[in-house]
Amino acid sequence: MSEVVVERYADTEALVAAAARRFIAAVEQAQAKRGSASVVLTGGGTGIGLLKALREDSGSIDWHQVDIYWGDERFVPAADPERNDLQAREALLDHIGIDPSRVHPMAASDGDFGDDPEAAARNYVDVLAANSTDGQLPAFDIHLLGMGGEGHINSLFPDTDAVRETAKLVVAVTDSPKPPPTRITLTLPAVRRSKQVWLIVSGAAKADAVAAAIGGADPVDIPSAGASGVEKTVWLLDEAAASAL
Ligand SMILES: O=C1O[C@H](COP(=O)(O)O)[C@@H](O)[C@H](O)[C@H]1O
Repeated sequence: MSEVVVERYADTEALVAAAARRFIAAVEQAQAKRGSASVVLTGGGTGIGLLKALREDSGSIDWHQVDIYWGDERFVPAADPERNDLQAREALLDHIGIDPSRVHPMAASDGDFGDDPEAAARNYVDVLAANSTDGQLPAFDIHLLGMGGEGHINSLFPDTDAVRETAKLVVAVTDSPKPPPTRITLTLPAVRRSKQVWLIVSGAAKADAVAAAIGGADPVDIPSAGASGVEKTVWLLDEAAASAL
């Protein structure tokens, strides 16, 4: 059974600073144990805020020994500012001398698979398998997640085929209720294979979904309710997001 941790911070700034300290400690620990760490990034306000904080101070993390994946991506051209990958590069990855071969973005709509999100999703299945020891998924140490006001995580929105997926590890989404409509996302079965899953959530608009998820809602209704790590599930909240607990 995954340990569930809920931590509350005064505001978004304190939340992101705490998430950065936790991230540094977890990556340093993984590197001390195994020589490297494997991390799944998320887009959105707190996810990118965390990367900006790490750009300021990333402790003793050896960025040459970190593998980077994404939990979801907006399927738009590579130079589109909506890309989670581009935002992560600007916030952190372009500034830390990371080995490009250890950064594993999902394809863009003007990339190798053209404007075919299904082919791009299948390719990410192959990328994950090629970097795994079990032929399926890398051993993710941390899967970072933001959460939308209706409880979505990655590009898994309420009452959709993607959130109901029980077999595939990566799927294409072509009707996202949040723009842009076309996306690629890891599914709940993939998220749940991570050692630790961290949900980093700020703002009163998310309070009801936070309370529902922690209270055990059906993931089809509140997708974040289905996010758990093998070892640990960590909810990092500001007081506004925690206000309905
Ligand atoms: O569209 C997305 O939204 C979520 C949450 O974003 P936020 O700005 O409300 O925190 C994000 O985690 C996901 O990666 C992204 O594609």
